[in-house]
Amino acid sequence: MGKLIEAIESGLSVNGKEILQGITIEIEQGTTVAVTGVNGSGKSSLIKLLAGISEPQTGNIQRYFTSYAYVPEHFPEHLSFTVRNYLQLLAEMNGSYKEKEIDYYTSLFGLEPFLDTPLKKCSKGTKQKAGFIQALMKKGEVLFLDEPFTGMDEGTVQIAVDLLMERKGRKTTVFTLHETELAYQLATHIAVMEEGRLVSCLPVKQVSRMMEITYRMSENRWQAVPLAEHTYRLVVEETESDKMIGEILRHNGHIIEVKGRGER
Ligand SMILES: Nc1ncnc2c1ncn2[C@@H]1O[C@H](COP(=O)(O)OP(=O)(O)OP(=O)(O)O)[C@@H](O)[C@H]1O
Repeated sequence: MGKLIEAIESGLSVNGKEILQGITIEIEQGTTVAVTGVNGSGKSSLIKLLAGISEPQTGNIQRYFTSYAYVPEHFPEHLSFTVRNYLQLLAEMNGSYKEKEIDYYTSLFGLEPFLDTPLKKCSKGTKQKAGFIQALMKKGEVLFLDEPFTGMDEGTVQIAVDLLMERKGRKTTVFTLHETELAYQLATHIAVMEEGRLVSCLPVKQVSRMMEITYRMSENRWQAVPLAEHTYRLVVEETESDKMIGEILRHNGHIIEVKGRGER
């Protein structure tokens, strides 16, 4: 297994606003990274940075892959192509046109009734399925998915989950997801974004042993993540958490919350 992406202290600003700060991450071939975090924490921006859709203004990033597929959170509006033409065109562009493969995926996702419907007239879920299928058919070295299950009904989510489970541990995938439980099922690594910073990116097994300590203190002694004025968060191994809490109290800090990393 080799490194496919390496970002060092990468930062990105748009119109003078810092969107990503100090992003340092390594993504190994064959890993599945779930990027989690609250709305606006920078998950989509991180995916675009990793894919090369945007470039950092500070720090640097090396991408060692030659091809990728990307599914945005929102499928482009106003596309006049029919579902069939869209899938055929993209498959042809990738040099991997296989009618049977299109048939297989459209049947799996129940898209047959909509094959001749222009995308702009399709529901959000139908468009999402078409985006998902074209990305799978592309067979890029890395698959980037931004909230892949947006707009999908329960049955469709299960089909998409099964397809992603087949890739797990074999084909490199990076996706954003709100549902923490699903992220833990699908991913080998969990990345956590907070206010444009990557707080951690750890193997799932390790994350379940990590504790988050949120506390108030007059100064930031341990390079904790600042949440608000005098309010910080530290992520430590479960075995270290009592010792850390002791340190915080010794420095006149106040504990606000202590919880397991996987708890939401
Ligand atoms: N092109 C842009 N211009 C200005 N601000 C932007 C742009 N793209 C992102 N932002 C801002 O950067 C921050 C992070 O946005 P981003 O979409 O990456 O977050 P997110 O975690 O994916 O959010 P969500 O869960 O709502 O999809 C937000 O405050 C957003 O408003």
